[in-house]
Amino acid sequence: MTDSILELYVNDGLSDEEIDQQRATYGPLTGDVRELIQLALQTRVDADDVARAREHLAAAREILERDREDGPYGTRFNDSGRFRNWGNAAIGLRNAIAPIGGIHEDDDGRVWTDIHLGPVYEGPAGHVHGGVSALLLDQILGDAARISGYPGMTGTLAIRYRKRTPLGALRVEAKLDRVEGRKAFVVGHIADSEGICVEAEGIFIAPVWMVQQRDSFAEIPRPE
Ligand SMILES: CCCCC/C=C\C/C=C\C/C=C\C/C=C\CCCC(=O)SCCNC(=O)CCNC(=O)[C@H](O)C(C)(C)COP(=O)(O)OP(=O)(O)OC[C@H]1O[C@@H](n2cnc3c(N)ncnc32)[C@H](O)[C@@H]1OP(=O)(O)O
Repeated sequence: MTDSILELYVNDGLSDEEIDQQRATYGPLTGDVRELIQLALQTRVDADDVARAREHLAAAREILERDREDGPYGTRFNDSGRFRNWGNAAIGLRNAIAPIGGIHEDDDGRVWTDIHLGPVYEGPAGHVHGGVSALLLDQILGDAARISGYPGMTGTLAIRYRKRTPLGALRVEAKLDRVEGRKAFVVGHIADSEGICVEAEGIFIAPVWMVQQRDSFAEIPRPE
């Protein structure tokens, strides 16, 4: 298990300019696909128009498939220490289903993000799917652990859904609470404009192999 994660930490030798170029090329593609996901849910055009749109999509797929990779994106880095986890389901730049655009860190160690969840994240009518809330909290709590210097795998994520979480504008935030050995305890929540909807406590555990790997990295990776 150890190797299968580390094998996907790959130095792909890109220059910073090439990374910036990729960001500029593929980021907008992800944005277009994200809009398409919502359009697939919301369009009311008739069958003929859907058929015509699908022909265009097939043509786009044919172009994009001409040169593609297989398998997971993993975590890639370059010699100047820029890390990319662009496939990450919660925050990956190239992942159209990832709801988080970016995270902020405050001086006191608080990590937060403001997001807008559209209708494709629906669970109970008009509200956020509980599993999506868990996805957001897993990511932001995990980021808080990592940014505080204690990266780890999610061991336990305890979630309390205090009130329904509406689709729309939300803030997700987290902060390291304490550390016990290899375990980092992190607390956080999701709030709408009226207050906290979901609370979470996460225990992020650095496996022994990760602790050993720390020495081979100049600093704890900060994926962009
Ligand atoms: C510095 C980094 C530089 C290195 C970079 C290289 C690689 C970096 C790799 C990863 C980057 C970092 C983060 C990962 C990225 C994204 C994560 C996103 C979040 C996720 O999506 S991640 C997926 C879901 N996650 C899993 O897929 C975990 C599957 N699982 C396991 O990989 C193991 O299960 C593990 C590691 C959890 C524990 O394994 P282990 O062998 O280390 O644990 P062990 O038995 O030794 O226990 C030690 C102490 O933790 C307690 N303990 C044990 N298990 C517990 C649990 N579940 N909850 C609460 N406490 C637990 C014991 O009670 C004991 O406590 P005490 O010391 O007090 O007795």
